Amino acid sequence: MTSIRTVLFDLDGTLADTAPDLAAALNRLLAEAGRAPLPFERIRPVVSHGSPALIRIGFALAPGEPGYAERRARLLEIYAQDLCRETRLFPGVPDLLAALRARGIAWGIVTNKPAFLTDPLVERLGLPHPPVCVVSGDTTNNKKPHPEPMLHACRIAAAKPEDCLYVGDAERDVRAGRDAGMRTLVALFGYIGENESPSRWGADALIRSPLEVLDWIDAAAGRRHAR
Ligand SMILES: O=C(O)COP(=O)(O)O
Ligand SMILES: [Mg+2]
Repeated sequence: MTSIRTVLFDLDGTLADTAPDLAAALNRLLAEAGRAPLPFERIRPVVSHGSPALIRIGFALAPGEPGYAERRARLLEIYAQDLCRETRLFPGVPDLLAALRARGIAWGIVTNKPAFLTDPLVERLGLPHPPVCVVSGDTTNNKKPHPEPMLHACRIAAAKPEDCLYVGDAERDVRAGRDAGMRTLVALFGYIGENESPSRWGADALIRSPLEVLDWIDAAAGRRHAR
């Protein structure tokens, strides 16, 4: 059993509810192309799969297909202009971060979002105190599900993977965390599609609200002391 000293978080769908601003950006792109907007319920479940998923549902284009790169670049350009209009920390996140700090547990961010979007967003989220590390999708050569960004976060935070907990809302988050040697939790309040089965992703537990991270850490420490 481990004692958690650092909690790393995914950004979209875990720390921050970014779906409204990403949906607005996609619908603006669709409008520019003379197409009808997509309903929010259609967009929200794919937000943690990043811009490729948004271009797929908006234009039925996959990476490498003609027009894909232009659409994606324009989507990110539109999104960058207004990336924190409706975006908020999920309810409970400020209290969770404050409670981690009170316990001397560091926290950081590992996201697949590119840094030119992550950095201004993290600035504007109104975090109660800054993270020890912010690793974006283009910070390292590989992004999640590869473990490299997780291990990079460990280096910056001077943490051992076995003392880290990674909280995310996508299967790639669990895979990246596990392959890096971390414990993992799935944020069920994030962007999980109806056809996905998070209980099969191999995470240590599934949580329904941010503050349950504390319960899991306490239970893990209890299990450790009971040994
Ligand atoms: O922008 C993405 O690709 C998804 O971002 P996330 O990894 O913070 O969920
Ligand atoms: Mg996510």
